[in-house]
Amino acid sequence: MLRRRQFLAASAAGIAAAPAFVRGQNLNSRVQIAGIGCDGKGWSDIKEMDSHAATQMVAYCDVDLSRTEKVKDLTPGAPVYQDFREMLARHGDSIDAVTVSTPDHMHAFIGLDAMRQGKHVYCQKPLTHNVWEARQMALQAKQSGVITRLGNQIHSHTFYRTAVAAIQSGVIGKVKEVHSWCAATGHGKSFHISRPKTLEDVPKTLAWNQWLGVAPERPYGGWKIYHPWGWRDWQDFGNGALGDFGCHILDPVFTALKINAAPIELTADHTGLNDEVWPAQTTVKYVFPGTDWTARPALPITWYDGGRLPTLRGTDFPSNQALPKSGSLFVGEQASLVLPHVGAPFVSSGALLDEVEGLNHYHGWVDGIISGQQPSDGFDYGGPLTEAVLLGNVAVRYRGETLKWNGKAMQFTNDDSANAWLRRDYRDGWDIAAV
Ligand SMILES: NC(=O)C1=CN([C@@H]2O[C@H](COP(=O)(O)OP(=O)(O)OC[C@H]3O[C@@H](n4cnc5c(N)ncnc54)[C@H](OP(=O)(O)O)[C@@H]3O)[C@@H](O)[C@H]2O)C=CC1
Ligand SMILES: O=C1CO[C@H](CO)[C@@H](O)[C@@H]1O
Repeated sequence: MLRRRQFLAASAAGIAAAPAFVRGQNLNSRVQIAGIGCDGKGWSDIKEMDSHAATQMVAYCDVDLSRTEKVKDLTPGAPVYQDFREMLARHGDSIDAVTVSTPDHMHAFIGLDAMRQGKHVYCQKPLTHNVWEARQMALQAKQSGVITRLGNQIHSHTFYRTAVAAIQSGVIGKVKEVHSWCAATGHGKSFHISRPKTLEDVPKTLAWNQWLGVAPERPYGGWKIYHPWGWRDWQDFGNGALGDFGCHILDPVFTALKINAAPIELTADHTGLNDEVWPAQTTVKYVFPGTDWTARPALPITWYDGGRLPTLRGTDFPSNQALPKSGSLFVGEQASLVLPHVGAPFVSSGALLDEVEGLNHYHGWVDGIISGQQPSDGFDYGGPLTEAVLLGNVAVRYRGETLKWNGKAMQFTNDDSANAWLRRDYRDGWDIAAV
């Protein structure tokens, strides 16, 4: 007799062949989900998945047990672990899918392990902490035949969907260049640029070794220095403002222009980098191969953060046009479009845009698991998007130098030393095997 886990794994393997409604009728129960990372964004991911009529949250994992009270209330009696490996080993048979909402440095370690065990994965953005890991996640998703989705929920928001449809309808003509920016600074979350000198005791509820995971050992710094929240600033755990917002803000650029190739080259400028945190302000000039939606064979996309903004030169917006704090400017052959980060898009010509309805991003993943249809931003999309974002932070280490990139070979071709930054050294016992 097939056990439940084998049944769903077999279903996943047969996804392409099986008509959606037959699989749907044959599902013997609701989609059973485990939440990994239970507070912060994890809590919102878990609540959203729980609110789907065809799901059941069955287990939880968080390295800090003091942050699991909400999930205990949500699903009384569900087992709660501090190590996701133990959770999957003990309850794997009843877990179909997982949400991964931990700090970025652990996304690949957890996501790859879950996919290797046949679990569908919803993973927070950026998909991973380095370029090599993003490539592995996309390869593993394909090999495992599981349904995946990047946690960039604004992808499904009415504003982003409206802008994508408008650009693809030709309202601004073919696109000549794109500028994307974000107000957040590269190291403004922890209030530190070097490791704290005074050390606090690790709270009793926190498994610090598990929190560090793949990253090199260092002492627990104190509340919000690394965990929770502050980790974004630190090179060992996060990727600064570009890593934090790139997958949100560049997502409609990739979707609207159907960018499915890696950048050809990139050049970064910034306000200064030490060995610990990301620069306060960064600009990265990318060049991508053109697509059917671009005016020329190459498309420049420039990223700005920490309060840096593009100019409106070359657009027909008035020079005093206010720009949102974060967003994108698409410069087209006929007009330009500004898409604020979570705001209504507007066009320099004043054309009114047809509103496209928003969708529930989280439920879209669950629906994909049930129907066998991969949602629009699975790891085949989120992997390359994350690679492009994180390449920007490799370029940051070579300020002013134009790095040439061969995406297929996953290699910089004009400066071999830059290739060392594509992946990290993993801590003993926390290695990630290549797919
Ligand atoms: N899509 C969106 O709009 C948003 C996305 N995010 C993304 O969500 C992720 C989490 O960010 P955020 O919630 O702010 O981070 P936090 O540091 O606030 O919370 C992360 C949670 O994961 C737990 N955790 C850490 N490591 C592990 C592990 N190895 N296994 C299980 N649980 C673990 C943390 O426990 P502990 O208390 O010990 O840290 C905490 O409960 C990031 O990738 C971030 O980029 C964040 C905000 C919004
Ligand atoms: O959208 C978001 C809101 O801000 C958070 C903190 O910078 C981000 O991590 C997140 O992705």
